[in-house]
Amino acid sequence: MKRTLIKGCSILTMREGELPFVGDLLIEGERIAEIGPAIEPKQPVDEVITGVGMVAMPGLINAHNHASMSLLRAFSDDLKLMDWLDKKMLPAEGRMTPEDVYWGTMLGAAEMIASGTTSFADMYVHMNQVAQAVQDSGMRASLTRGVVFLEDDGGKRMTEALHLIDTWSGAANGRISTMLGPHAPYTCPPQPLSEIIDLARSRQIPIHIHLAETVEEVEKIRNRYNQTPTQYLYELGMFTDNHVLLAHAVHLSTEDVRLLRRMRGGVSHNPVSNLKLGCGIAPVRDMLEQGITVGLGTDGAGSATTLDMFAEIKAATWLQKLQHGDPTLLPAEQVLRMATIESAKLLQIDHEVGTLEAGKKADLILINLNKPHMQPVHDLHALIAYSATGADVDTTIVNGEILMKNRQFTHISWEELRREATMRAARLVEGL
Ligand SMILES: N[C@@H](CCSC[C@H]1O[C@@H](n2cnc3c(=O)[nH]cnc32)[C@H](O)[C@@H]1O)C(=O)O
Ligand SMILES: [Zn+2]
Repeated sequence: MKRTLIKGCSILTMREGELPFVGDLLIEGERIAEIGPAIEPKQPVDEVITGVGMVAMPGLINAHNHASMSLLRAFSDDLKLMDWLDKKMLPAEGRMTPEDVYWGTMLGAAEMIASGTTSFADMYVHMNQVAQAVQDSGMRASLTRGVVFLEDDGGKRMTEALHLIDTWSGAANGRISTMLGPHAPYTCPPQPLSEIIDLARSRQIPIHIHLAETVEEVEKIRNRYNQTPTQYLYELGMFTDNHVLLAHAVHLSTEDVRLLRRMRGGVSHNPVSNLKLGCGIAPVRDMLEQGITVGLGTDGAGSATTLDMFAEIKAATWLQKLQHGDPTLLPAEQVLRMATIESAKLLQIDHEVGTLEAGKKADLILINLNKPHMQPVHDLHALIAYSATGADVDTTIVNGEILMKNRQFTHISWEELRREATMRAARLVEGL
């Protein structure tokens, strides 16, 4: 078993109310063996990392992504969501081969590792290749095959969704978990959606779905069913005993928020994507007041452009402060918890990761403070939440494996990845 000792760093455990302290961190195999002011290992260690001038904190957890859409980064911007999706994304995605999805996911994984994200929730197609990329990149992920019911596909999408769950749950040394992914209220009619909900309940499979992202969606569902999107899911029984990961939840009425009050799971708030697509501001304060778990995600780079979770951290807290004219909302420590342990709850991995504690899996990052914008050091939570960016992450560790050190990838060959991504991306968008 490999032993790694990180010495002399400032440690943010992200356990509620715990103050930062300077100390050491011992990793044994996949797990954190010890955290403390000065560790004297009883057995020899294989590697010592000098953490002086660094902050150690839990790896960030991106609760909503379509990693392979990184191939479509900065290809189609400044459009309305439905135009962007129908005219640009879906045609380009229609050309994606399984190999494209593999390399697109690797590109997303590389960006996430380089910006301090250690786990993500993904909804996409060609999920064998997404899972393979998760395995090869060393990341942790909760995967789902997005299922839409726009034309009769003879059950192909559902078959693939179940294949993913049956084949990949627990794979890659337990780094891969799975969910069922009905895409959104507007792409899933009542009959097949209620079948998915019942299946999820009977097999205890969590659900990952987009909800109430735009005003257009609310109008569409109102016209079809005379309900809000949230009521639509609620009436079909989605929140009865199922663990549900809701992406966006921007347009919720007061009554909608109340309906979600006792839900298992919670909401991935994706503020950068919502800002950029002009969708609106999710009622984060109100959801938190009702005890709903809110984590943070980016959505795909096709819309968000970047998978840097530090951008989401800032946008999330700024938007609540602005919307309510109250700078005390979502203070630094709370928004950092949303990006770590609260997101972990949404992926049902909070017993293993999301805080730094002895016995948990070693998913952590080291952030370099030796930079002008990271000095001086007063309040570490505020410094990380309000000044750090993904580029300040020096070292990324998942499941005890170092995936990036001194900003150099250890598992990913960047030259090969860049070549593959460039070539494939050009083909996907040609003529669109
Ligand atoms: N289109 C696939 C199934 C869905 S996978 C997940 C889908 O979500 C789409 N997507 C990405 N971001 C968003 C968003 O913000 N809202 C709605 N859909 C999105 C993405 O383009 C992808 O098509 C099929 O036909 O089988
Ligand atoms: Zn999405």
